Amino acid sequence: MLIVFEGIDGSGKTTLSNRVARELRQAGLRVRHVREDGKLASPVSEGLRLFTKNPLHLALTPMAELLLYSARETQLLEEVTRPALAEYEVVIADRFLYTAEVLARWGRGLPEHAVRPVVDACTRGLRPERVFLIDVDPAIARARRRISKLLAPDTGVPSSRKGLAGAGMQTRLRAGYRALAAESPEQWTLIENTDVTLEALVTQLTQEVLRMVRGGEPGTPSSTPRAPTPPRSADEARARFLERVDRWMEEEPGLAAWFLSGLEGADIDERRERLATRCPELIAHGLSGLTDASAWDLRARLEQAAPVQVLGSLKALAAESPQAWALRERWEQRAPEAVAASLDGLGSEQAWAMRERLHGRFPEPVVTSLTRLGDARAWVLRERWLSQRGGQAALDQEKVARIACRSIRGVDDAPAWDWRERAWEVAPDAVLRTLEGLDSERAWALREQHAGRASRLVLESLRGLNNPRAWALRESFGVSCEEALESFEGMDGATAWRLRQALADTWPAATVKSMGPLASSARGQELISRLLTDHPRDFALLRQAARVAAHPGQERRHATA
Ligand SMILES: Nc1ncnc2c1ncn2[C@@H]1O[C@H](COP(=O)(O)OP(=O)(O)OP(=O)(O)O)[C@@H](O)[C@H]1O
Ligand SMILES: Cc1cn([C@H]2C[C@H](O)[C@@H](COP(=O)(O)O)O2)c(=O)[nH]c1=O
Repeated sequence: MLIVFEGIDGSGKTTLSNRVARELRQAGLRVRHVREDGKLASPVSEGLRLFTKNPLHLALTPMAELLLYSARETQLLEEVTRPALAEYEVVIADRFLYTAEVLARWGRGLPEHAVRPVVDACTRGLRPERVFLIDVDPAIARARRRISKLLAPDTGVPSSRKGLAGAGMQTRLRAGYRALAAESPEQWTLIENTDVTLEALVTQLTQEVLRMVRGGEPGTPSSTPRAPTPPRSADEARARFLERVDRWMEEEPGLAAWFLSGLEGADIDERRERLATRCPELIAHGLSGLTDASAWDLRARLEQAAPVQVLGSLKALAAESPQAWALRERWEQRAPEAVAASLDGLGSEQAWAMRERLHGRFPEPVVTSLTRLGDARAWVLRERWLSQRGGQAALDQEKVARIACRSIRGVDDAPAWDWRERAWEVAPDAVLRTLEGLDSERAWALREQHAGRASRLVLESLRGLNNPRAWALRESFGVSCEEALESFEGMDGATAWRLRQALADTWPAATVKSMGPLASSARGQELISRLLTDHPRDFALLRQAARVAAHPGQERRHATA
């Protein structure tokens, strides 16, 4: 019997399929998992996976990508799954050809008639007995993945082509999986994994497979919960958001801590306090960009437990406050790399003096802190670092090229373009990230050439740019890439509002975020109320609406639209 786990990235397929396999073995069944612990059992398939993930292959077309993903699954099917079906009672797969189909059709927009024949030729009639669609709100799946990344020690995970199309890709893929499940309800079971513990799901799925193995009818699929009544205003959204956070507080405190990130108000501070001992790294990380008294107080109390995250939270502070400098000085000896990284983009004498002290022992974090600095002093440090690595030729090494690109982000002079040219051969995605805010002809040419294959990077680089070329790219790619909206956060004017209105129902949360302070204007409030009514299940929207609500301890900001 073939059991497949499908779902978007971070939905829980790997964790659940492994735990269920273990439980079934303990129940006495002979079980083969063809992707045990996340590793595909066929080395050829694993090689194809690495190939498709490699950002060097930025230029892959949708059809070529479909063929490669199909090849990966077909090889696994022929080499491992089919033989295992003859030998084991239960064979478990973490993804199947549905993944290739959903990515091609819903992710890249290829028509069904171009995709289905490819997939059918690969499966040759093999149909899994059951497909468990692990279904999660993409904002929650993303948060869970980012939490585990933040808490895991740096394992040197290579950069990935995944994600270059933008966070909205997961919304499209989720819609695709749900459409396939609706087409074959007798084969697919939708498993809701948003407000449920892993333990409960492992038990439910194990029981379901045992029932099938014993010849029983499949259990009744859990019914989709009714849509909640929509909140009518940002203030009501904030209350709903906090209710949701409170439910996670016990069962999944990491998620509660994560979603409080960057929010202000006494009601938020009180919850941060409650989570600070259990999730110090996540709470410290979430102080990023906050400058109110309670944020500084919490930083001081968390610096022993989570120094790296506390120092990291200083990066987003444009102002060089005395509290930030006191913190850096306290940790300069004990966490020098995190201190160096926290100097990101700072150009004061104090920042240069600290860089000079740290550069000898920690050149990499110092060099990457030179973002947006194009003056002679910055280039002296950069050139010193590069000559220690072997000079310009070292930019042909991916690791060196990636550090170099982080250093020249937002820098538009001739030496920066020389570095970009060399780095392109080994790290094109990193080069596109360096275009942040650049308005030169070379930057526009690169953007326009690569927007189709790396839309997120290109659109993010438009942040703050208000000219016809920037708007043309936003218009062209906004429907498929929500990062278009974030790139004009806080901008007023007819074009900005027209684009917000046009994209609002595709990307509700990003639309609210893009308003920035304009969200509290009459026009902003009206749009938020409408979106809350029409998208009552969208957690990311609820959070953005909660962010702009009036909150205890602060006057509501007013702006005109
Ligand atoms: N119900 C849940 N409660 C708590 N944590 C969860 C839950 N479901 C998933 N997670 C956590 O979410 C993270 C992502 O899960 P997992 O790696 O299994 O997802 P995945 O679908 O296999 O993702 P990918 O396709 O990216 O490999 C893991 O850290 C996992 O422990
Ligand atoms: C390129 C790309 C892929 N994905 C998704 C859809 C793919 O089929 C899976 C493969 O993931 P795995 O970890 O190798 O099993 O990833 C995506 O979400 N975004 C992308 O850009």
